[in-house]
Amino acid sequence: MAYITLLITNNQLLPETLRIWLFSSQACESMFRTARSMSGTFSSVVNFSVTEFLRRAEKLSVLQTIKSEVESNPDFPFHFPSHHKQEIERIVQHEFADARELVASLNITILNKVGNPIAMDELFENQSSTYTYLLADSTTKEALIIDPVIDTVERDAKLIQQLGLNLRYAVNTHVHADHITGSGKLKALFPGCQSVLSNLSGAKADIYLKDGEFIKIGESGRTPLALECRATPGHTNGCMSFVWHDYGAVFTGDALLIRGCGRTDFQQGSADSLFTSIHSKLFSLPDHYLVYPAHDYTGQTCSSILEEKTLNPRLTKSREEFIQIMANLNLSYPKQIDKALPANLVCGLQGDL
Ligand SMILES: N[C@@H](CCC(=O)N[C@@H](CSS)C(=O)NCC(=O)O)C(=O)O
Repeated sequence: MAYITLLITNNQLLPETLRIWLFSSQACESMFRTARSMSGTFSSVVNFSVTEFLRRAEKLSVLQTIKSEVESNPDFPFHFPSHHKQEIERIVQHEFADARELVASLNITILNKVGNPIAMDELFENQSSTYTYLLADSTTKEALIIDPVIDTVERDAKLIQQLGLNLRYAVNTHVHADHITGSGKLKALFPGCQSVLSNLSGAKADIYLKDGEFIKIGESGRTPLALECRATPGHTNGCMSFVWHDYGAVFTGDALLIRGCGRTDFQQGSADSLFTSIHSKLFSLPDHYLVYPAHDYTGQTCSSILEEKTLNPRLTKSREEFIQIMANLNLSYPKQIDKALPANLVCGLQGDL
């Protein structure tokens, strides 16, 4: 595990490598042996390649999908033998969790496909438990920010200035009900910056994005940083998720949360459309894609498509059960809803855009 972590910190493996969940005890044991032999002084596997490791990881991901199918459907015609390897399974899962924490705490340079460094910062706002994401192309220094919060704009602006970035876009995944967006204030601080929302948001913005379009920064560099826009209505009509294919990640806003999802009891919410959005637009992404939500209320920072497909207590249910669950959440209204909703219809600033 330490060896794999080192490979990641040296940019020889992608961070999402650590997100492979090993549910099958046989595959798990063999993975454990391989990792041990690769890292040991007396390693018998001397010609290990990254491609080989990733191929193995891909196989494990398929095995896990089959295993979760077996667990939810007793008639599934494929069964894993069960025996005494659960302890190893537990150890490896535990080690993966530790290594993931370790990697998250390091300042790792991420390389895109042609080797250009790119940067991403996950920033947190305490009052509404909102995650704001700052993405930058290190070659051109162009940046975009996703879901900025008005209360933390100064912090974000300082970081943007310290990194010498040119902020081009302030993007909102939807019209938020629990906090005022920082887009308007950022536009005032960075005159070239434009506000961005879905064309179905019903709010003011400089740029409206449609399902299937791309938003890009760093076009003048060797490879632009591109986000694919996927409409994911359900929490609100105008919810949009942004897929960063080069990095293998998706910013899900309030559509998909870690082991949860956005509520559907106001702002034209619909549990039926949220179920469709998540299954068709998000769970269709590759299993290893990382999930970065707009909120987390329990201290979790990131998940993966595979984890949510198999472990999300709401989304592993049938459509009918999901609708039932969503109708019975009994959540109290967000504390800031009365000031946030009207302000967010005008980019967070009553008055100028
Ligand atoms: N207590 C918070 C609001 C919590 C809340 O309602 N969160 C929303 C997203 S922000 S509109 C949600 O969809 N939650 C889903 C869930 O299952 O918790 C506050 O007062 O701001």
